[in-house]
Amino acid sequence: MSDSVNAAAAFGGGKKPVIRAEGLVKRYGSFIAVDNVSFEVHRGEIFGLLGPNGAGKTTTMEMMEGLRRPDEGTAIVAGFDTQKELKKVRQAIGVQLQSTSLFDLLKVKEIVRMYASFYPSSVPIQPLLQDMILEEKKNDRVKHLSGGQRQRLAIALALVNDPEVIFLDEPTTGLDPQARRMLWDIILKLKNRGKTIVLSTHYMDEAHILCDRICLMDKGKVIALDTPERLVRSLHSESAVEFRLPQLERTDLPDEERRAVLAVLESVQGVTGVDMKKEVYVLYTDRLQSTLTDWIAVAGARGLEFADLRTRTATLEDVFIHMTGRSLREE
Ligand SMILES: Nc1ncnc2c1ncn2[C@@H]1O[C@H](COP(=O)(O)OP(=O)(O)OP(=O)(O)O)[C@@H](O)[C@H]1O
Repeated sequence: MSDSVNAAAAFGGGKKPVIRAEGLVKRYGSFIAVDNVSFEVHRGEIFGLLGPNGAGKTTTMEMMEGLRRPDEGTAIVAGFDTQKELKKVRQAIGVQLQSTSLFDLLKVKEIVRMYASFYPSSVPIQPLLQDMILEEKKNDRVKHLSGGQRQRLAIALALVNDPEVIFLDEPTTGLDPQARRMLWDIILKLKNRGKTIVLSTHYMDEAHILCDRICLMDKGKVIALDTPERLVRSLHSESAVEFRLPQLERTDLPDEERRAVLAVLESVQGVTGVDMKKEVYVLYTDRLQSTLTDWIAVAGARGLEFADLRTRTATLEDVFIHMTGRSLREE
């Protein structure tokens, strides 16, 4: 874990952890996919692993689930060591499988019954299907379900053994907005029932809405860990002012001219940071009104014509860009 990570936020806070990951490392040849990752997950929280593709979220999850052996470090889940007491870990957790690995030809109720038969005890199937809004689909074959219904079925299967801890790996990837929101409601309901949920995602809005705490990952490392609110506050910039400068949108623009513009932007009143993404300039500020007023005056005085000006509140995406210089989203 990097030094910048708030140790108090990563560990303890006085609460009893349900998961304790300590110094997890996973290597593939000389490539380090997960690099000394440590954190605790508290009982009853939704804990998010947020990062771009390839950040190491899935590998970290799989080491906690006991599906992948760490090269170094330990993961204790529900009181059991994933490397020494895997059977007990399996009883205590539910893992949402990627829906592509479901048996397409089985009916919904058949596959749920089959999964239930793997465990010594299981929850009643009818209410489980109702909770996952699949009651009407119970006699349909899996191959006829929509993307959202398949994801809800994958979560139902993760819940058949009434687990204490649920792992959801990118549960809403590829879903339309309505299906995503339906899944968010289901995940929040599970939390309200006292379940501990570990969720990986590369959607910052999803992480912000669902997660009590977020572990921000990049290139196998934890780069920040805190509540969404505190992560955004750590930017010391509540607002972002965005605009384009069409005059400067030339590929042959000399570097010194680009640097000179950035220096001008940094000198605008109240600006705490400047980023540039594609053609869009972003000014971060805690004093939106002074920054806007001064920017308009500075732009006028320097003959800089701006376009598509807009203001917005800062987000987790900004935190990620600020820390890594890159965006969470794939370009
Ligand atoms: N079996 C493997 N052999 C070699 N490299 C691997 C293997 N599994 C994962 N990796 C690499 O490890 C890195 C982390 O992968 P991981 O799947 O954990 O990332 P992720 O954050 O979950 O990303 P995604 O959202 O794409 O799943 C990636 O660069 C990936 O290519």
